[in-house]
Amino acid sequence: MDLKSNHTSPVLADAAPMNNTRLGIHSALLPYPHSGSPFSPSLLLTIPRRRPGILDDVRSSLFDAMKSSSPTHEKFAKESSSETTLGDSNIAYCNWMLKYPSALASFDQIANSANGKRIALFLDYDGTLSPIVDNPDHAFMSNAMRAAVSNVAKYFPTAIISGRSRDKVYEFVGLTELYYAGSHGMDIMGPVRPSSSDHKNCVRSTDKQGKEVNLFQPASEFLPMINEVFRSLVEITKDIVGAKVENNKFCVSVHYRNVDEKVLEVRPVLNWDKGKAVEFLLESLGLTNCDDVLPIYVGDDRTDEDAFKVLREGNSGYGIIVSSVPKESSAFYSLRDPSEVMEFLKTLVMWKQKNTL
Ligand SMILES: O=P(O)(O)OC[C@H]1O[C@H](O[C@H]2O[C@H](CO)[C@@H](O)[C@H](O)[C@H]2O)[C@H](O)[C@@H](O)[C@@H]1O
Repeated sequence: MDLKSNHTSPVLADAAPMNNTRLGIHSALLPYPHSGSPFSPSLLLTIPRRRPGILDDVRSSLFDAMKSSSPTHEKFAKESSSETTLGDSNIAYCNWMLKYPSALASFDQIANSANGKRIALFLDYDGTLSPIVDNPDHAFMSNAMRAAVSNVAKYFPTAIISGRSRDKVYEFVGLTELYYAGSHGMDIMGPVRPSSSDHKNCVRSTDKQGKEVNLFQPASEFLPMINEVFRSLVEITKDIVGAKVENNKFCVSVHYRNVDEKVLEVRPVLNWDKGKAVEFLLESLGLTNCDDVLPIYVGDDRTDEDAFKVLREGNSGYGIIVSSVPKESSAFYSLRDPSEVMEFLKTLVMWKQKNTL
């Protein structure tokens, strides 16, 4: 059973005989070409069918699964070394940079657009502020990066928008002066909003420091189901060496980076994503529909594309994609890796300091 058999969205599929349920990804979504079945066998998890219930929800339109991130560096290196030379990949990267110029090399251009405007900064976490590592629990950011983020937040409202749970990403970043959105924007703790534009599921709360904040959790009704999905996935992957299931509160990540590829995410089908989270936070900050605001979003993976699109389509700001390999994106600029992100944050601060003297 293919529940969403179009070629543009990730699917949950039941291609197996009666006793099994298979969770798969359409080959059109894979970064590498696959022949034969539209579903990559290496990406199918075979789930023993239990009572009807949560797995049927997983296969129904309530949940969606997506392969969220780029391939491992090792896999990319292996594949590219067999087909191309290092020189070829450098040429490919340089060509790609013609379309997505370096945000560092093009800093003057960004600064020109930001003149007389207030920058609002949105930062993804994994692969942007911390390097991608094999164990997701060890994706620590460096103290130098923490200092750079803390510094930039002194000058510009800054939010972290991550696929992780909000608590987890806060634990990694540890800076109280930022706003945090976890579960790909489905769990936002932001400033108290102007009361005129309140959303359903948006409540007043207090943060760990006792400061009054707004908490927005548009998928809260899915929480019991997500927890059951998490438990089911832990159970069905327990014998797969290297597989790891991570509970990100409103979504679940199945990591198979150490099995074969990288990570599959299961999350509620909800018209809410990182792009919507950017709009929500801008509105909360009173920065929406203002000609003098320049939002900048820095991120590295597929889920960040929703935010890049919002900025590009609204012609309102810049997406910056963090990637050391060419990939199609709705971003305007690029940065190669987290160390360039840090450089960019420092450059923003220096520019601001120079301009406020
Ligand atoms: O939105 P993000 O902050 O980029 O979070 C997206 C996912 O990031 C994490 O997984 C990725 O980073 C791990 C640590 O480097 C790596 O082991 C994994 O292969 C990557 O996919 C996080 O563990 C996921 O839950 C997030 O959804």
